[in-house]
Amino acid sequence: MSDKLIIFDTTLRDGEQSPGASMTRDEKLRIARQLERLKVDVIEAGFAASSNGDFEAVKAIADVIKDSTVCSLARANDRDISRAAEALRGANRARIHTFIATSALHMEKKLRMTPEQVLEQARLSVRFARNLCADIEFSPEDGYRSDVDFLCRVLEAVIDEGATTLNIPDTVGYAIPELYGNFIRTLRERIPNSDKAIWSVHCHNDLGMAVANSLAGVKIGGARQVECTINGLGERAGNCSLEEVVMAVKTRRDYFNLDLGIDTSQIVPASRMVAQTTGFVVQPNKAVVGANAFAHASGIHQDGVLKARDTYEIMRAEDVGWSANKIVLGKLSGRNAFKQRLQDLGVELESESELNAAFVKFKDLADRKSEIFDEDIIALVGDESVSAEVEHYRLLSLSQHSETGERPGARVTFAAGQIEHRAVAQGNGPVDATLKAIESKLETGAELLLYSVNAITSGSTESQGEVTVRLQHGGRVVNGVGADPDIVVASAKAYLSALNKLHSKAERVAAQG
Ligand SMILES: CC(=O)SCCNC(=O)CCNC(=O)[C@H](O)C(C)(C)COP(=O)(O)OP(=O)(O)OC[C@H]1O[C@@H](n2cnc3c(N)ncnc32)[C@H](O)[C@@H]1OP(=O)(O)O
Ligand SMILES: CC(C)C(=O)C(=O)O
Repeated sequence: MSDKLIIFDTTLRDGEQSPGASMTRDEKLRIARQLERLKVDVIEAGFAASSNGDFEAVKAIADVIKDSTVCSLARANDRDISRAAEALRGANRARIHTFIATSALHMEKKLRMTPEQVLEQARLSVRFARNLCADIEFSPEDGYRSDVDFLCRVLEAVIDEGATTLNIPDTVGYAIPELYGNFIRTLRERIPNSDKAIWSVHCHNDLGMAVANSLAGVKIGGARQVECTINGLGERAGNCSLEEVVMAVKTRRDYFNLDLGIDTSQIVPASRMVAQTTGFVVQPNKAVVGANAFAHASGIHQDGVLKARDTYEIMRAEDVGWSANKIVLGKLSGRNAFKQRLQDLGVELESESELNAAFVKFKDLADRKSEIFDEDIIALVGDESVSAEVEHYRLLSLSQHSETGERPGARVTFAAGQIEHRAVAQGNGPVDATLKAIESKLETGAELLLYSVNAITSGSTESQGEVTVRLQHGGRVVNGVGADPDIVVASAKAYLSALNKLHSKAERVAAQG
């Protein structure tokens, strides 16, 4: 017999506690609608008492979300709890989540309260909240580092006051899976009225174990709610990631034997929305939602996946919202993947020896070019030279001017194939002016998703600057990298390198007239 695992999403509350991830009311509302499409059971919409803006965000979400329960966090005091109740008034299903720290460290140093005072405040707050809302979650903050006897007294008391969910946070990500699982089990076994509440886990990722700890809390401890965030966003190193925990439980149903209400095909759209809204880009090798999570670049894997995809895939890309898995052709690819791509492109070669000859040319090109486009392959089998096209856009010279009180300007000369462009523009800064100058000639309309600068040598001011830009155009996202001691020059190189990747054969032909 299986039972249900409740997915409590806290992207809009703990996720927003990531430095730099603050969201407006409308952004939160948009994400909440996506979380509802994802069918999460509970959406923690914010901390209503923290600001008027967050109060309005929680209220707006409570007013429109119908299927998921909408929750607000509140400290264990009447003011915070009343504010949460007020914001949640319009909700179809509302939950107040109140918390107070129970570890000796937090009680003494932060709250400056005795354990008996904390126990009393927890009890009174849950009683107060329960009079305003039927669904009450209580969290002993820093619960995992709390004295177990004291924690049992607090939890028993709040259950008696009507708490319906008990959430045991590993607030600072200190737990180890087996120990955390046993900790939850001990609490459940020792508290006489423990079965009156649903047990929940809330793990932080300071040691990279948030997902593992949460799953141990479920498997060993018997928790039936997991608190998590899209892309693992959250305070410091983040929270347990929703996509990982959900796909672990779904993929290993043989082990967990739990039902989920989640529509997993909405995972990738949710991940993209959160990344775009917060500007926290998902690393390519991130499980489930990273760009490479279902991409195969090496010949032996590609061959296996083409013969039977489960040789190297434990989940289907389509099941989490990708359109398909990917075979990325490059220098590590083999003959079978190359042959399959030719077939997909409708290219028919007459003989095995023709295929072999094309494959040799392909490998040679792949050694010189990191990404091989379909147009490159078509050119290659058509015996066209593609090597000259590898660097279609090239920076020839650059000068820029910036002076206090004046609008910076840049003069850029660059080649697009055989054509030399001279472009001049002004911008908010010298980099902005440079990129605007290039765009003034090319008018690609590519959207700049990311711009970052790193020092790649000693870290002193004499270092080489390495600039990365990420562009999006026509459904493709590409990175360009450029290095130079002058970061404006590095920026121009990075931008042109990204444009080279976006540049398709059709555009090349058009540009060459
Ligand atoms: C582990 C977690 O993630 S907990 C959630 C963390 N999230 C946030 O803090 C985001 C929202 N927070 C805020 O906007 C503000 O901190 C507010 C509005 C809640 C409080 O602001 P302020 O009144 O200015 O207090 P400030 O933040 O400086 O200090 C926190 C106060 O709350 C007390 N406090 C902390 N936790 C609790 C609690 N669970 N229950 C009751 N009181 C608490 C602290 O002891 C401190 O009290 P003091 O002012 O008497 O020393
Ligand atoms: C408020 C609680 C659940 C929390 O976020 C934590 O302890 O990390």
